[in-house]
Amino acid sequence: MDAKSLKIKAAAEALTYVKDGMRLGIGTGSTAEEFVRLLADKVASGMNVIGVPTSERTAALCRELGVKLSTLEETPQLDLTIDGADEVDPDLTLIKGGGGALLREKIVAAASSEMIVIADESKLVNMLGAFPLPIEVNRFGLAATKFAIEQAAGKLGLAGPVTLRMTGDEAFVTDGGHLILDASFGRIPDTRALSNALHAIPGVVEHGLFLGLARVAILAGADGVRTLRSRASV
Ligand SMILES: O=C(CO)[C@H](O)[C@H](O)COP(=O)(O)O
Repeated sequence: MDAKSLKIKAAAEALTYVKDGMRLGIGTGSTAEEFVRLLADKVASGMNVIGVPTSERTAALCRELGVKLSTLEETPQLDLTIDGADEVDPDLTLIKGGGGALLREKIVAAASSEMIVIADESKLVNMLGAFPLPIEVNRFGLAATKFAIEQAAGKLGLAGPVTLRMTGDEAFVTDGGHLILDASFGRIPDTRALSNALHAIPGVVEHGLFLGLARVAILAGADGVRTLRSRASV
């Protein structure tokens, strides 16, 4: 089965968790976009939901397909967020931000009672870190922030290239106007320690490690769709 079909299968399973009247956080990326398309079909046939998008890209797709949008200002508490991921470990700790939307994605997920991750099963790993960790940083002091990240990682026994994300010849700029450093540290045995260390650096706006946010992961593979639940899930 091709990758797009797997994404659609995971998205379709996630849609079964969506109930009429829900306030939804809507993720970013190719898998989240498949979810938006299926959600829009439900909306067209009468389902009433309101969505808070995690990026301008997702907002544009929702508008195009007729999914009603809100903001966290108007709707500060959400029932459910559905989003993709770059890596998922068995505890449902995630690496996100491959699409550059990690800050809004984390804010939206944290404002939701539940977060469901949707992905093809290639995203499931025993230990996070093969996918470079996206770190959103302020433009001011970029070199100093990069140095501080490398130093903090080194203290945890982590090393590897930390590179500025580019779009062609220009630095990639997030919806919030920040930059992204992609940190290729390799395997990250202690995600909590790295998260704390990164949060202690003033120029770091947010990082792509999502700890304790996802309760359910829906993973589609050639043999079908698997649902993993975190120990904290009900
Ligand atoms: O974190 C993300 C965007 O910031 C995406 O959820 C992640 O990159 C997965 O994307 P895709 O579904 O296209 O593989």
